[in-house]
Amino acid sequence: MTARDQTQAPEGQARVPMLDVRDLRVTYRNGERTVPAVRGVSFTLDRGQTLGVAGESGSGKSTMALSLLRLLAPSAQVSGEVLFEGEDLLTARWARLRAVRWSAASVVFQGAMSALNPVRTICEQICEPILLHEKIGQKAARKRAAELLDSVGVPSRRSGSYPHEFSGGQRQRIMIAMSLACRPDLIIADEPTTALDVMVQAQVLELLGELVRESGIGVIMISHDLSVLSHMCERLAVMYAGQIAEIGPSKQLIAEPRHPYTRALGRAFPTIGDPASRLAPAGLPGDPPTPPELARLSEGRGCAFEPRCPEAVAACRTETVELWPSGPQREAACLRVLEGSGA
Ligand SMILES: Nc1ncnc2c1ncn2[C@@H]1O[C@H](COP(=O)(O)OP(=O)(O)OP(=O)(O)O)[C@@H](O)[C@H]1O
Repeated sequence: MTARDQTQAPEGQARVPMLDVRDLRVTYRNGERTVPAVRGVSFTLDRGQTLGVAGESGSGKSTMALSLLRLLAPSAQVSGEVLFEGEDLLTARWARLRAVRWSAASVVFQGAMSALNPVRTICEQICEPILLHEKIGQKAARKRAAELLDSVGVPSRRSGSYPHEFSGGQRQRIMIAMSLACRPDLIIADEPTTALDVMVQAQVLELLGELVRESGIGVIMISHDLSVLSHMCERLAVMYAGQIAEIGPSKQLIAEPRHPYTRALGRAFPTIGDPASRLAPAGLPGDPPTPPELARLSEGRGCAFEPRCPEAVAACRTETVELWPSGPQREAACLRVLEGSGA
């Protein structure tokens, strides 16, 4: 699968993208149980670009994103390449990986309450990665923490308070401030606003959008909510059963979906904050594959979406499906795209 940035450097050599993910595969092994959660995902991302990752629950979004910085439990076996500025993070030494986390790439998790330490002040928590990764003193770190808090709309005079003293929206803003503490080049935001009510969700998203535009950070944002992603991200990857079903510019993907799964999602296209906006593809029979079905699929051929696909033909059961070009800067993993009828 490609989805590669073909931009050429002035000398005529291929430019190295900030992030180049190649054939990423993650399998959870718990005793006898095997779950191939991510099955060959490839994409690139540059500074200042925003990539939204959409998909139903269990499609492998979080597993894919967290594996980029090797943040998964040891039961997860990861293969492929995650080239960050040309260096493979999957094989990097732990010391190097620790240096990359926070300072070059950081994560905003869903549910800030569980991600923040309840017994430490927010100033201490924001200062921690700064002091760990940069050669600056306490005073300068505290000054930066205060600036960061102000920039996310949490008054810095409250920096001596503990997480429970803040509202859910404020805590999520504090998480965003923390993720920016070491001025990273990449932020991975995993459902950053899921737990928040509609108004606060819109505010936090607006804030995140502003920070991205101002700072030129690259962002991978995961959400169930297609409307949030299309609003926030210039490119969109739709995941199904651990693979990218379709990837391309958000507006085009939504206006003219090429993959039947994206079309089904589009029919259920919601508005921001609508509780019904959780991806529930309209008019599709059946359910996504279960872990045993995924394991069978990974060993054989055929399209994972075929059992639910209203446009499937016999070949969809037997042919290997991969991402094929489906338009300018677009790819879709559908045989019908090759025929032209999926387009
Ligand atoms: N620690 C784990 N051990 C075993 N299987 C896991 C583990 N974490 C996730 N899985 C399985 O991996 C698959 C992908 O899960 P993942 O959480 O990445 O999907 P997701 O698209 O992010 O879903 P959601 O939107 O619900 O968070 C699912 O089948 C899930 O049950």
